[in-house]
Amino acid sequence: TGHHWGYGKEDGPSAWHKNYPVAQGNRQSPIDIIPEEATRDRDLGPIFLDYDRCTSINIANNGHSVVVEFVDSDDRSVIRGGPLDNPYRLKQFHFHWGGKGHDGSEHTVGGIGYASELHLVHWNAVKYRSFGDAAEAPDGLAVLGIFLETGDDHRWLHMITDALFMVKYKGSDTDFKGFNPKCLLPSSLHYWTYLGSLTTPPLHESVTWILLKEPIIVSDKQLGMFRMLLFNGEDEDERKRMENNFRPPQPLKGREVRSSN
Ligand SMILES: NS(=O)(=O)c1c2ccccc2cc2ccccc12
Ligand SMILES: [Zn+2]
Repeated sequence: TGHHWGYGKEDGPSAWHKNYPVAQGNRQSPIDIIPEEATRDRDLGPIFLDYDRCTSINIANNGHSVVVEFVDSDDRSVIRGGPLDNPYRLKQFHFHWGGKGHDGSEHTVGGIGYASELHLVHWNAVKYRSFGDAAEAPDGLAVLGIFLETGDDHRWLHMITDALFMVKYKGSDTDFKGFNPKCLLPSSLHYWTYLGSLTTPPLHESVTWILLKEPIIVSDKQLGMFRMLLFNGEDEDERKRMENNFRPPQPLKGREVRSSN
């Protein structure tokens, strides 16, 4: 069902347009952020992350990334403010990363990539009845992007890396309760924002991107744990390490990138 896609030579980002023509659309993500070209917008206020009552459910390997899902049946955990007209409900977060010694972020800053990128996916439940409906609407989704840079161990990331052995194979998942992603935020919530898309098929142009300027620091060892995951299922005979699961930057096509104050 649906079209098979991946990050390999045959099924990777350069081939996605064949089954998903929007891949060549006018608001595709990720992009290269050029800080000196971003517009400082005085009307752009701070973002607020009301995650204190968030309820994580499970952690899963969906064959493209490792995803932590949340209860999104009410407004218990939302992102609001900044460029957003409504609160958007936290639905899941996931990561993108490179191979050993290679960068794996999706967005780049001044042409420079980071080791990894964390995406917190939210949807506009004020205007849309379901996540699926929101995912197809131009103002349906808001993804908070956080860059990961290598250095010292991150004191809380081990909560996630300790669980990765349980979701080694595509299609596996395990309980993951009581995790609050607030522990993965940097000290500053200064951000860039622009209108873009999902960075994976179906590449819907429904995302307001909010990228934090300050990266979080994780160790090479912690990042290496993500590479124990596999793209394939337990029943498949080949074993492809899950790494380099990122789409490269796409054309800006005249879009404005705004900067918080
Ligand atoms: N990289 S991504 O944030 O575009 C993304 C999603 C974005 C919005 C809605 C659902 C998404 C699901 C994803 C699943 C795996 C990887 C990226 C995903
Ligand atoms: Zn993502």
